[in-house]
Amino acid sequence: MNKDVEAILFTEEQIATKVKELGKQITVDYENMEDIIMIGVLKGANVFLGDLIREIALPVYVDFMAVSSYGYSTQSSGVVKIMKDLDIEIEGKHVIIVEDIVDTGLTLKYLTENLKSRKIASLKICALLDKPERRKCDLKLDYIGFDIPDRFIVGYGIDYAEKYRNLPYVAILKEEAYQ
Ligand SMILES: O=P(O)(O)OC[C@H]1O[C@H](OP(=O)(O)OP(=O)(O)O)[C@H](O)[C@@H]1O
Ligand code: HPA
Ligand SMILES: [Mg+2]
Repeated sequence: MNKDVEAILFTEEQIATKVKELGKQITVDYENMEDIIMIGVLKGANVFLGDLIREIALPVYVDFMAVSSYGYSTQSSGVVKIMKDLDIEIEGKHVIIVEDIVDTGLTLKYLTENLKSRKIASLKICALLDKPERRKCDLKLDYIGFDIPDRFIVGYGIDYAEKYRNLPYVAILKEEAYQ
């Protein structure tokens, strides 16, 4: 285990099982639809998206957006800015936003409002981790992997100050690692 990790919340195996379930559910729900696009929110969702799309037995487009609100802090700045927009045209497409973690919800609130204004056919959100205690806005999540406690999380794509993204598990970071 990494020396800065307090506890492992979800192992590689538990995550893989959950990602398979989510992929199956999305496959069933979108079976008769065309023009599905999965949008990963960089950088954190990169690992989850990579695993999830291979569990979806339908043709899907894949694209990424980069927005950053945390930077080198454990607190959301509350200001969300688009650093990279989509490459693929999404008008008329069924959009699934893929997020690693929903905390205050401010990132997704901003993104959903932004994408809804682009004449898309539908919009759903798929998040691996949900920290409901911290929510600062009203947000409907359509697919959720796991609920997590109000602790700072790292691993499986999720960082603190750009570190720990390559841990294969989801873990609670020791407070001394960021204090
Ligand atoms: O619900 P919220 O409070 O808005 O927090 C969730 C967002 O914060 C993290 O991104 P971050 O800004 O750290 O960028 P990163 O994915 O590049 O690490 C995470 O990956 C989510 O996108
Ligand atoms: O718990 C977290 N860990 C890392 N990044 C985050 N962004 C929002 N919440 C978190
Ligand atoms: Mg981050």
